[in-house]
Amino acid sequence: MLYDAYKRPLLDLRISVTDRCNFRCIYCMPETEGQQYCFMKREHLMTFEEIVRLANIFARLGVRKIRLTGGEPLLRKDIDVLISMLKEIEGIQDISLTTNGFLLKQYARRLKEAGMKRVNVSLDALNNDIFAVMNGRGVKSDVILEGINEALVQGLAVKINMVVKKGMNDSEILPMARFFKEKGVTLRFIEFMDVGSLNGWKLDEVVTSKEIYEMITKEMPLEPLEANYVGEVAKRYRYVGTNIEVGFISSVSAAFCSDCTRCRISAEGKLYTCLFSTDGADLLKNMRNGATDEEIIAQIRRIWETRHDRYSEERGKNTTLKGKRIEMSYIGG
Ligand SMILES: Nc1nc2c(ncn2[C@@H]2O[C@H](COP(=O)(O)OP(=O)(O)OP(=O)(O)O)[C@@H](O)[C@H]2O)c(=O)[nH]1
Ligand SMILES: C[S@@+](CC[C@H](N)C(=O)[O-])C[C@H]1O[C@@H](n2cnc3c(N)ncnc32)[C@H](O)[C@@H]1O
Ligand code: SF4
Ligand code: SF4
Repeated sequence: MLYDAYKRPLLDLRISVTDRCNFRCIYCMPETEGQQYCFMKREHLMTFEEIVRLANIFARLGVRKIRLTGGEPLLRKDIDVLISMLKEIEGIQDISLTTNGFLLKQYARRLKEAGMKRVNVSLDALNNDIFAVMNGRGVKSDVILEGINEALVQGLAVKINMVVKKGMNDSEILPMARFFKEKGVTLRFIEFMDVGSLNGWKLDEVVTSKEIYEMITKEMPLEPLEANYVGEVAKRYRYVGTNIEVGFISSVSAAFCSDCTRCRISAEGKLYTCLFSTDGADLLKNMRNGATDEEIIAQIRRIWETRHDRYSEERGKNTTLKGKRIEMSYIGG
């Protein structure tokens, strides 16, 4: 296993398969006047073969979990083919995907047939008007719920991610909790983070996990659970008397950098050791220039062994990112 400067092992690889998205979520890729997103050119994207080669290399270095993300990963043509290729890699115990769910109804069966066991689906509100504003494309929550239902029918385990932004969807916390409790599906509340440069993040728009926890437990008492694995991002709870879970992802109020075992590869093959990194190492360029696996392993080893990232712990009350900020849709959320 490979350890960084704070003795954190490299265990999880988050691969962005595209920087494009069919949504314009207000906290991620907001549609702003005069703002044109400049997406990667097709020839700059990693091919499936390149992704698999890198995943193999990371597995040799100790990675056990792979998550496909983006942008919107279901926009990448034949993503199920990539999943079936990744499944063959020795040492990889878990392959999953984080999606906005818009295309999930159409893709759930293909994902399952490719060997995927679970997906995380983002949904910020049940109320159609609130959700339509939050996704920036006027999409109704019914569409995502149909995708979630199809995933469940196909036998995929599903977790829901809800980013909470004060004054926007905090009124949806209890309706979402009640709905997914009834459905027996895990819901995770995510604190609005200061990632990227476009979402206009302000601390007073963050609803903390503690506030959300108190709101829920008053009506539906919660009790804590052990983490599923070291470095789990969400703190888990269950509704007392049931096995139905909720989770809290508290990157702002209770940072979890101290056991962060994650690295990210952007769709154009750059390696980032933190969601808040400002620069990435161009693995794809080196691969395309003929680097051997051993050379790439040496490069990753050097980068991970000198890793000092702990942005969320250092952030404090204010966003402290200086210089260039990388958007979540680019780096792979
Ligand atoms: N600050 C920070 N936030 C993260 C990190 N990893 C994930 N998150 C946040 O957690 C959210 C949920 O992540 P998911 O993509 O669902 O993955 P996950 O929770 O790690 O997945 P599992 O626990 O394996 O289901 C992301 O959208 C981010 O908002 C991280 O390394 N740092
Ligand atoms: C960047 S998206 C990529 C995958 C897919 N498009 C989706 O939305 O699930 C991954 C996750 O990041 C979360 N996210 C994006 N911007 C965020 C922010 N500013 N704060 C917290 N979470 C954010 C999204 O809600 C989503 O769950
Ligand atoms: S959060 Fe996901 S769905 Fe929303 S804009 Fe970002 S990448 Fe797209
Ligand atoms: S802020 Fe960086 S170091 Fe901290 S948990 Fe997130 S990705 Fe890991």
